[in-house]
Amino acid sequence: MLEGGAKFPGLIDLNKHTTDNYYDFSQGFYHKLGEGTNMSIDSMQTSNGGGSVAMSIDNSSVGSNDSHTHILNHQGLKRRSNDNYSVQHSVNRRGRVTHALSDDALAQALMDSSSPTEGLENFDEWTIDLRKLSMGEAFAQGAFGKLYRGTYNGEDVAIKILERPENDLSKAQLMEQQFQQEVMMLATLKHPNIVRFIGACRKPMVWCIVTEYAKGGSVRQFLMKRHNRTVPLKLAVKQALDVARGMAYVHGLGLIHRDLKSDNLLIFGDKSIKIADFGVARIEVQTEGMTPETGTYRWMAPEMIQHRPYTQKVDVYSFGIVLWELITGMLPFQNMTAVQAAFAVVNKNVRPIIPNDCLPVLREIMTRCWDPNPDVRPPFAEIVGMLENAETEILTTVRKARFRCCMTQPMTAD
Ligand SMILES: Nc1ncnc2c1ncn2[C@@H]1O[C@H](COP(=O)(O)OP(=O)(O)OP(=O)(O)O)[C@@H](O)[C@H]1O
Repeated sequence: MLEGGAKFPGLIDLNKHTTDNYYDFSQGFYHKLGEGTNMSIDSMQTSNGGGSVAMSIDNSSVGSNDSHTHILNHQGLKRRSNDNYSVQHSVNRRGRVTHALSDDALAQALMDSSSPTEGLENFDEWTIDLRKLSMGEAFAQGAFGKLYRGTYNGEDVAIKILERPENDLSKAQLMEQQFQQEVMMLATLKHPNIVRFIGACRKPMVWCIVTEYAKGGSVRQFLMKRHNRTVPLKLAVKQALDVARGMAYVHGLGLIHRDLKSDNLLIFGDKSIKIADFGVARIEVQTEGMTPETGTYRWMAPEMIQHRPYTQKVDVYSFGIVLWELITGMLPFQNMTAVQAAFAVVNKNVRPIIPNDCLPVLREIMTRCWDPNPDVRPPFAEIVGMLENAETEILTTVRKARFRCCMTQPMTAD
């Protein structure tokens, strides 16, 4: 998902509200079915060793829920009217890539059986059979593509459609690279905490990537729905462990995610978390500087913001911020725009405030993860161990508390 606020430095502020339009294309004309709502985020305090930083209001726009679903399958257009999507339509249109085609035109370009389906270079076995795909409604807008819900072979899936820009060769190359990157990564990564790849395909106008569908949406959506209420600690630590295990696997393969954030962490039916969005992931290259569009500032390591060389440790930094989000339930640097947050992180060494009652082991993980010196940040294998200790400590404390409770309130025989 796209982050509110401009990318730092010197990029245009695209932070404006838009509405999400859902069209009933089975009627042969556009009919607006839903409209986005805007959500304002109030200010909070951040720390800089006791000092405070400038505050401003950051706005996020979230989509509205709509019970209408439209299914478009390969044979033609069909309407399915009584479905309820469990995930809100969260379409933040502050994109770097503007989409010329509307939601339905994009979907139609993909499902058009008269245009040829091109094979996937080196990954032909992953080419999806469009006859088995049913398209549902668009439910999210990423930086590089629009997300639709649908089914493949009867299984619920998320379909990311990327539009091939017609008259902009450099943009087309960037998106082609993004597409190939994501397919290559997803086809390689197999882990219980990494979103499962189902397949991909290319058409003359569009590319698509199909993955298993996460019913619970993203961690960010989940936290927003809870209105900043904290997540039960046991669950927060369990979910953090899921992320850390997935990332230990990614790093074990010598890869960097580069865009680890709560928008890219998906919640499944059993509350487990899987990491998604490998569009900007890379094989680790020590000397590389980041491109300004990569990642999102609230979660971004200082060396990446500053375009300095970076390593896998940028993901560890981002994980520290995600852990803080899970523990507090809040958006990091909520009182600042993304650019202000980037400035504060780099120039004032500002980090989110850790609650006073935080378990020492969790405090230690966060502070080490977001240390300005990447070498101080622990590897994910170590983070997994520390979180496992935290999990045990929480379970023991709960058991002790329950025991104490039973002793002070002994059961009475009526
Ligand atoms: N498999 C899925 N199931 C449910 N929701 C998903 C799934 N994949 C992605 N999403 C939702 O769609 C949003 C955008 O997806 P994704 O991050 O893949 O797009 P993107 O174009 O790469 O965006 P960005 O680079 O801004 O993160 C995610 O933040 C998440 O909320």
